Amino acid sequence: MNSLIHARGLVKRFDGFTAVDGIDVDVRPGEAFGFLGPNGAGKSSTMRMIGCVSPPSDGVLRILGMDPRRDGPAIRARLGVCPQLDNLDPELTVRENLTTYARFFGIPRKVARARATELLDFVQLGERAGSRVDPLSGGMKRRLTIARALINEPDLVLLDEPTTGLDPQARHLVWERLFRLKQQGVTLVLTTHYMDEAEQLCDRLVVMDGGRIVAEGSPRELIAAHSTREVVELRFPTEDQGAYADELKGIGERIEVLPDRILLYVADGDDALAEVHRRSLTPVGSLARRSSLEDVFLRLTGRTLVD
Ligand SMILES: Nc1ncnc2c1ncn2[C@@H]1O[C@H](COP(=O)(O)OP(=O)(O)OP(=O)(O)O)[C@@H](O)[C@H]1O
Repeated sequence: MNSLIHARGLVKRFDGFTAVDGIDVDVRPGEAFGFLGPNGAGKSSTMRMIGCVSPPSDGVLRILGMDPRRDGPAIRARLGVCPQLDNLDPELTVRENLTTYARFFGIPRKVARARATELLDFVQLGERAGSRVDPLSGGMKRRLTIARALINEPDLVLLDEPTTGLDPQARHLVWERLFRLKQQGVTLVLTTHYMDEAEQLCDRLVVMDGGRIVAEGSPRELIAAHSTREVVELRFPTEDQGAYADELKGIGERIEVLPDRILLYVADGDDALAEVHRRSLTPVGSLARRSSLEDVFLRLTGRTLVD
């Protein structure tokens, strides 16, 4: 078995409620693997089991070839964990947040100091090394949490919603650093409910909904398997978009009626738009775009990711 994470029939229950409902996962060395799904899908519960902070209720789980029920400390020593909420120490400086954390791993002080300098440069916080954490922006705190997760030179880095709550510029900076880590061969496992994040970062991902995996593959494979090449979005000047669905029949392979727009799944967006106009339909808004993971999610669950 060459997987860094190997799960079969993995289950997490809370007082009779099943948050993770029998999932199978294999994460290979060097890949960036994602859990994509809306709030409540079971992503964090899965990550917490992988991070050895929450024991599985049932099923098989091996992390780095070890059993989290038995080998938690040995596994945690080789993991880097970036939790959903930054839990940095506001009393300490940026640098001290790294060097203090290094003590949990028994890293000698001198080594920890050198690594902290290197990591702060890596996340572009070198100039803030001596400042307190409080005045840092959300994006800086996130980058510091990522640096902290790397202090023990982990084999596997777990990132729970690495860019939730950040503005677009801060998100791109985090993505860029994670991309760099990926290039260095670090195995990344992340959760996200942003389809663009999954598309940008993940080599492979599973789509989760209601505690189950509903699809698995690379972003490209998922789109090829579950959507058309292009999508036309139309917005009509009415409360009920569905009133137009009949008149659009036959354009493309599939129609989805959402509360605020209609989606036509088509091979060629321009051709489809031309046909819409030929039928004398006059949407107030229209655009043709490539299919995305959002479309895959909608197809598989009947809901949008950000419902
Ligand atoms: N400690 C707990 N006790 C009871 N129920 C829980 C607990 N942790 C999670 N749950 C429930 O399990 C389900 C899955 O939650 P989880 O946090 O794993 O989802 P998620 O996909 O990570 O969503 P989010 O993006 O909101 O974190 C939710 O319905 C949640 O309310």
